[in-house]
Amino acid sequence: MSGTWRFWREMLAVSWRRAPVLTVGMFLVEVGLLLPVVGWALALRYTIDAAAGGATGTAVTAAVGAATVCTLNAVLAGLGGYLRYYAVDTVAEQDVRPAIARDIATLEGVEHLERGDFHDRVTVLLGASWGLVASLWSAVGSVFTTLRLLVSLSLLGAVSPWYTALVLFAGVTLWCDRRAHTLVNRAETETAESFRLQRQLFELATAPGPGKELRVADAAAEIARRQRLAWDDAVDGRYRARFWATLWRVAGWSCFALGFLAGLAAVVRQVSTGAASAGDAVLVITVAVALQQGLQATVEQTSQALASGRLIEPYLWLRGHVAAQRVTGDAAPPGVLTEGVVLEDVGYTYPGTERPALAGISVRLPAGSVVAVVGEYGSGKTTLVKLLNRFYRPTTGSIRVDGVDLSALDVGRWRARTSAAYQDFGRYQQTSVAESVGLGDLPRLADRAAVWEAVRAADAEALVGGLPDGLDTRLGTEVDGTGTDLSEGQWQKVALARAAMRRDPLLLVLDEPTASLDAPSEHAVFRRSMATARRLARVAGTVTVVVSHRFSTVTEADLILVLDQGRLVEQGDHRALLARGGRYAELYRVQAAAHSR
Ligand SMILES: Nc1ncnc2c1ncn2[C@@H]1O[C@H](COP(=O)(O)OP(=O)(O)OP(=O)(O)O)[C@@H](O)[C@H]1O
Repeated sequence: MSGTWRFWREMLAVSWRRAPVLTVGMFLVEVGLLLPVVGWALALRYTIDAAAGGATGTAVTAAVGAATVCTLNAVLAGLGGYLRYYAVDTVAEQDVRPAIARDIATLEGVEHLERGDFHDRVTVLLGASWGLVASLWSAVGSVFTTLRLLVSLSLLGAVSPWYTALVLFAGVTLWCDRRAHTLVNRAETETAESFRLQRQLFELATAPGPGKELRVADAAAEIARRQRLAWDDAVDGRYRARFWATLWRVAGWSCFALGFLAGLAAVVRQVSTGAASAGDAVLVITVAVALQQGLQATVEQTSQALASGRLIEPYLWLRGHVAAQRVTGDAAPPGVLTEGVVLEDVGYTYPGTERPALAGISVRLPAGSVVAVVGEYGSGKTTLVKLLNRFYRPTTGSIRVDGVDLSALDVGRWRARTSAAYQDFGRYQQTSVAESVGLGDLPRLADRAAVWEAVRAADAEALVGGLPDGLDTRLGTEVDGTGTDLSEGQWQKVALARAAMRRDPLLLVLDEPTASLDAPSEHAVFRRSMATARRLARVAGTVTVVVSHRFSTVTEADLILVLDQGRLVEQGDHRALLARGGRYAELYRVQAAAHSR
């Protein structure tokens, strides 16, 4: 809760800076709305008592007063609604939404994209800016509606202290409402996993890639059945909670209704015995009705403010995550790598998992070398290169770049000196080929000569030459169906060209760079990648790390790392590893035999 208070204080400060007039206006309206509660009830009492006493003039004046107060109340309430809308909209659109987008886009790691629970929070936040700012005004509103309640109570108490007992009934109503809220919130948390599961199953059945496979295997109905089960599970939990929540709310309001009826009976009795005037009776009824409405408003505002915890929690999480990631070094990477990258006892365990994806990796990747990482599926190859790219920080051990710990380097400057093509490469929709490649080195986005050089490095000249507008061909059909779509292998070549854009990276990562290519293309791409690696080694002492399943493609590497279940089991060059007759030699021979068949 302290985080929530801090958040509201911060939002108030932002509102004051961004929209001081609207902010002050909101408070003035809230203060102004305290007056009609008293004025309306008192004016009505005078009207009735004066009319009963034959003082027609006083009665008319009081009636005019009552009407004025009533109008003032309506005007202030309407004005408050407009002010709130503009105050929230201004701050949400100009401050909160851009800040969230910036924080998400600049997160250093990739966990928020890979972990389901992180991803959910990010998804919530993308549409949460309005709700976040509105929660501040709900909180302010609940303070003022509580004050209005207190004013109503003190008026009732002035007629008879007994009437203040209505607040007990009001308290029960509030308590029941809170219980109802807790039930609904708990159910939402408990069913979040089923919701995630059904969404993933839905995406599995509808995404083009898996969708094709499912149809060929005739498994779409089975996936639909599982999605339905997960959906029913989630929805059942939530509906059950909503049913019980409704019962709690009905019980709460019934309790208040009983108290209200008892109060009415008491005031009728007081009037009949002469202990109170008819005006007092009208005052009690008016204020009791206002009390009920005030209570409803308080419950609503408080509920809205508290329900916004659903948005505030991910917001605070994002801020914390960004702040933790910014606790990073500010050292500059070297201009040219001279020693290389040294891993010392490096281990990494993915958050939420038990088994380390990597453990005890100690190795030196010499400056200017081509290092191949080989191993079977799931042996930790991609995790290793992600650590080098600093998407994650090692759970144990350290990585040093020319003697400086990777975490001591300024992450932005380190990234500016790395290039990478990953196996799940990006397909940038609605960009031209030139942009799609040029994005690999933003400052040279419009440098056609540099783009062509990168295209050549990826053996993609024939691909680009065959496109309708060459480098200016718009790619991708996913947005509006007008671009040119590429095959998997062609998209991969574009990604490889993008990775070849930087002039002097210290680290070049090629994660399964030819997974989508046919054998002749694979050979050509490897030849050109090796040429690029050697050229970069001369320019910047670049370490090129190539991840591959296929052992035959990496025989030219200076150093081959063999991973097995997250451990580095062998290292050396191709000859040395063959001569050793260990795991590499065995897997190399198995693959060679399979390919020669
Ligand atoms: N985002 C993730 N969250 C949790 N576990 C993960 C994640 N990514 C990978 N893993 C696990 O870490 C281990 C190593 O995965 P990694 O992708 O590094 O292997 P790999 O050798 O590159 O596999 P492949 O050859 O199939 O690409 C695997 O057991 C995998 O299940």
